Parts: sequence; C-alpha cells; structure tokens
Amino acid sequence: MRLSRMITTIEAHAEGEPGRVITGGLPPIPGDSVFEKMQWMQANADDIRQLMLREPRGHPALCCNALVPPCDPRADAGFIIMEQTEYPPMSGSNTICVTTVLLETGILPMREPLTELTLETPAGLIGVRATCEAGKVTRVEFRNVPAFAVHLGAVIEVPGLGPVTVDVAWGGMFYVLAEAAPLGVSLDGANGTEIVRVSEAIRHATAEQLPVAHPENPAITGPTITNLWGPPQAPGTHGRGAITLSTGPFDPARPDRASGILDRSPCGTGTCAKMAVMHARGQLEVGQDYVNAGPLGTTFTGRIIEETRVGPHPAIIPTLAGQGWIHGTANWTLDPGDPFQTGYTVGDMWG
Ligand SMILES: O=C(O)[C@H]1NCC[C@@H]1O
Repeated sequence: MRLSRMITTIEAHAEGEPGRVITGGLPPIPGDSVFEKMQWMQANADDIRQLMLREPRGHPALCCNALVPPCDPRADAGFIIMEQTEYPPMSGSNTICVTTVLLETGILPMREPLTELTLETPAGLIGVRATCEAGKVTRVEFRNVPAFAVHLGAVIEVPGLGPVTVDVAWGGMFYVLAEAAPLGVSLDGANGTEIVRVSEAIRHATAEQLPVAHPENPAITGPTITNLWGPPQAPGTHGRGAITLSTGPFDPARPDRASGILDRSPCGTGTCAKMAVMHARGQLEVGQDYVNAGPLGTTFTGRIIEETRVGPHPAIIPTLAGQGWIHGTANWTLDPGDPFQTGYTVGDMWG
C-alpha cells in the first residue's frame, strides 16, 4: 500500500445530519483567522473536501469539518466547514458534531455537568454550552452569530413555478425561505425529490433576482441554500422545515434534473434564519423558544436572546440547541495510483 494522504476522522451526526470531523492528516493551513484558513483551503486544498465528501469515502448528505488551531486567543478550537458545493461560514449541525467530538474524545477537557467553550468558525466566535453527563454530551447549545432578514415577502419569478413569495435571511448562511403549502409541496421526507426540485428552482431564481452579500463581509454572498417551511406537525414543536443543500450546478433548462439533498436535521442556521424572519414580522419575541422539526422528526430548539443590528439590518442574536452522537472513527487513505484522486460522483445518486 502506498499512501499520498491519510486522514483521520471521527464520524458524528447531529439529530440525524452527518458531520464528519477531521482530527488528523491535514496539511499546515496558513491564515490569521479561521476565515482566512478557510479561504486558503478553498483555494489550495479543495481536493481534501472532495475526497472526504464524494464517493467512495463520502455521500451526498455528508458534511465535513476540519479541526484547526484557533487564531483568536479567546477561542478553544477552530473548525472549517465543508459541504458539497461550498464552505459555509457557520453551521448548526456541524457545530454540534464538532463540540461532541472535541469533548467526548478528550481533545478538550469535559466538565460535568456543564462545559463552556468558545469556538472560532469562519463566521466568527461562537459561544458553546455543552451539557455533559457520565462522559456523554447530552445537549449542545450555542450562541449563533447575529441573524437578520434582508428581504421579506419579495415576489420572484421562478421558471416552472411562476411568482413565488420569498424571504431572504442570514442565519450563518444566506437562506431563501418559502412556505411549502402555497407551492403544493409536502414536507414529508418521502417527498424529498420534489422538495429538492422546487427548492433548487427557487434558490437559483432568487440568487439571480435578489443576490445578497453580508454587510460585514461582502465575500459572503447568497442565497446558497433553501428553507421550505410549514406549520408544526408534532406536539411540542412550533414549526417544521425542509432544507435543501445543492449537490451540483442547477441547469435552468433542465429544472427536473436539479441535484440537492435534504438536511437530515432541522438545520441550525436555517432555523436561525427563520427566527430572524419571524422576529422581523413580530411573530417571535426575545426570550421565546422556537422548536423546529426536520424531515426525521428530530428537533432543534432556537431562542432569541438579544436584539442587535448588522449593518443596516435589525438583527437578533439566537441560541440553538440539539444533540450529537459519535457513530464511528476512520482512517481514510489515498493511493497515488488511485484513478480517482478527488473521489467521484455518478448521476444516479448525485443528480
Ligand atoms: O444545521 C446547519 O446549519 C447545517 N446543516 C447542514 C447545512 C447547515 O450547514
């Protein structure tokens, strides 16, 4: 066996959303912030992201996180988030996976009943409170970056769907949000193909008609991800949503060939974007919980803890909570003679 790479990972999921955590095998990654480290990785080592997320080592629903030393002296650890078509600045399910791995594998010391951490993400510092019992992280609550609505109730023209009313908001990623019922789309996971088809058409049209950039970091643009939402279905929940992550380019000439995957969790940044929209509409107040359900019926609990501003936008500071579980460890290798040096995708599963 000849190895040109060996990457060590801890396999984890947060309320169903898989979030692989790279704990070894990365090259030195330069940068004066985790955001700069992310930019370097995107420009100089994107083969690692592809190797981890594509077949035979990955699959369309997988996310991956590269643990890196923090740059901010206030942070305990840093991580770079990698998804199928982008490096998100922030991610709820991946923050929960990273926290669970850091503490349950001893990379950082676990204190029971509560461990408090500061993590540096490309979007900035995240305060984390991990409830721990008998060596298990039973709940991860993090204070997200400020969330805000950029567009409320905008009408866009979507080929194949006609006029669609959308909101566009930041929750750590830029989301386009649309109510599922007027579109005639069921949010049940079994309807995933239709959800992806409609969501990708809306995302593409919104990115063309309502492009947005973050006021504090114009390099962060969107929307890049779609949140179809609906009323609560289960007792104790306040809403539900289906988040579609793209897994490949959208061809407006072939909307039926849209390639995307549902977040298996309720999506932390998507829930925060939804909360920002609800707050902007006076539907959710400071101190109020918002329990959001995803396609598996698992939930994240959001709460608005403060009001603030981001550039010209009124904003909220939300917390988001859920749980993660480790389900494996792995050493992934690359033979320099492997014909697939960056993995591969096939249209049957990748659209
Ligand atoms: O929970 C979240 O925010 C993440 N889940 C997959 C897509 C987002 O990054």
